Amino acid sequence: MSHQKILILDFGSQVTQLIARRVREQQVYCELHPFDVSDEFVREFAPAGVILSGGPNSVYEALDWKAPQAVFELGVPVLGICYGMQTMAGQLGGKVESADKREFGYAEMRARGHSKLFEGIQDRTNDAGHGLLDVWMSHGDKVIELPPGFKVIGSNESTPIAAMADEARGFYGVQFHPEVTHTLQGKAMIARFVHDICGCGRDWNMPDYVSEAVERIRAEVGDEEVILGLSGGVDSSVAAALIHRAIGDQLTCVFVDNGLLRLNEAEQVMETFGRSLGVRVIHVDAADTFMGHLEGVSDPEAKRKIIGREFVEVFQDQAAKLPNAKWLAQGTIYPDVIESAGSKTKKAHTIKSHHNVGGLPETLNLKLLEPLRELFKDEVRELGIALGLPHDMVYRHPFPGPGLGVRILGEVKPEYADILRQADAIFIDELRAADWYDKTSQAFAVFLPVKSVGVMGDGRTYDYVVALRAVQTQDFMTAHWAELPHSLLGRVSNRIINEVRGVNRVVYDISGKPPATIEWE
Ligand SMILES: Nc1ncnc2c1ncn2[C@@H]1O[C@H](COP(=O)(O)OP(=O)(O)OP(=O)(O)O)[C@@H](O)[C@H]1O
Ligand SMILES: O=c1[nH]c(=O)c2[nH+]cn([C@@H]3O[C@H](COP(=O)(O)O)[C@@H](O)[C@H]3O)c2[nH]1
Ligand SMILES: NC(=O)CC[C@H](N)C(=O)O
Ligand SMILES: [Mg+2]
Repeated sequence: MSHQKILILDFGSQVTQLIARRVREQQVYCELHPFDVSDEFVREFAPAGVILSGGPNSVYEALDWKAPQAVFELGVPVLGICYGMQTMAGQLGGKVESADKREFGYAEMRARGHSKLFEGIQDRTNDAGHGLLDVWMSHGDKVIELPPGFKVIGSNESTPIAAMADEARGFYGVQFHPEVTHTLQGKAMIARFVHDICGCGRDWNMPDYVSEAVERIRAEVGDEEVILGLSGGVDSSVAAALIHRAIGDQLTCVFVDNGLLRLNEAEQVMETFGRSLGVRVIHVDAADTFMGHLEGVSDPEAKRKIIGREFVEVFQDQAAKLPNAKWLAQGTIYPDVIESAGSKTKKAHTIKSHHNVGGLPETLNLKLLEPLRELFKDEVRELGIALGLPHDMVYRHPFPGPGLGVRILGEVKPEYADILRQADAIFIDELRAADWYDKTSQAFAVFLPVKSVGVMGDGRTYDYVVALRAVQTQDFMTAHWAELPHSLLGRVSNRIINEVRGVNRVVYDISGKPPATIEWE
């Protein structure tokens, strides 16, 4: 089945991904690509409409940061946002200048004339009955001359051309950002653009997606075998359930116990997949190997690299044992694809090397099967539910591949892992009991190899410290520490100190990201 699609071209805005989220929320399929794709690419994509994102540049400086000319020649609607509006104006014969008054944050805009984009959409009206909109701006440049054929459809004092339209061609430009929630009517405007202006129906939904994806996997894989690293995390679990639906026993999952899993994790994964869902799962106990290689290593990056390498070893061994294994399946999701797209707009520093099965050696000789690469995390969760996975599995917090290996600071020892497993289980247990699990995005305990003095039962203790971490975040790029009730923290601390031998002190991490990261290593 082919969907009507919106093409989003990225000029490097911090919030481009949100445009894609907003479009998908309208049950319209879209893809995000760097702005410098070729005219040919744009024509072949055959979009029902195009959205040009914002970006840090100025059109009068970065002269080659333009939308492919084909965008304006396809005969489909185009929405330019911020920089996208500015380049649209520049490319179609208008004029952009640096503004004397920059606008960052909240602004009020008055809708002017009649436009399809804003008709009936407003937060309130002024005395003259004009629609007023609360919008979010972030710009230093502005359009000062309209291109031929355009009219002004939104203004405010500092930006007389805050929105423009050539309705005959379906071209719209907005200086504000409709994709952020601070623009209260942003969602309504995106809906208006994709449904009413571009004419897209609501044809992107998970139940339909399941049957499409199943067909695609069958066609791709044929009668060959697939192996998949199953972590019990959301992405690999949903990928496993989907591929199993498509090809049944041609799928073999490999679950690796690296000695750095949470309490009872291995049993849970084997129970859910092996017994309830009937998926073939090989349980590889590689704890000794992983622990052996980690012995004496305390540098966080070195630990991550060892763990990543050992995973690959295990997958390689297992693939070699299957007669017809030609595919390695992975739970790669859309944000992973976007973040590694190598668009010329991305120049990020490596803060930590996220373990990732992606860096597989040539010798493995398996083709990659990545059925979730078009989906965002919340869509992956919806898909999991549509496939009948248990709610608890689909809505669990993410758990990093290196597992407890990056939550035991410094050298990893089996006895530290045992302490941490127990402390972590108590924390999660209490969090669930207090109804806070679903209100946090990620929560866990961290083992600090530091001893402090305590007193228990009139005796002196000299034991380790456990730190608790709980964060709230949308995208895991920035995060707030969760303001858990003191009574809950008190209960967790009491239970850990009483029940876990070797711990006499519990602390709570109150650092945001940035400047801290979510994991401690
Ligand atoms: N213990 C494990 N056994 C087998 N494969 C694993 C294990 N841990 C991680 N992996 C592999 O590494 C991949 C990346 O892990 P990652 O944590 O990003 O995703 P996930 O575990 O599927 O989902 P989530 O982000 O919800 O934790 C997994 O999809 C899985 O293929
Ligand atoms: O699969 C993974 N492999 C890794 O190596 C890894 N390191 C961090 N994380 C997870 O990424 C999110 C952001 O973490 P940080 O703020 O610590 O960078 C958080 O959700 C972390 O748990 C990882 N996930
Ligand atoms: N957020 C944006 O797209 C900014 C566009 C342009 N760099 C400006 O400052 O006006
Ligand atoms: Mg995981």
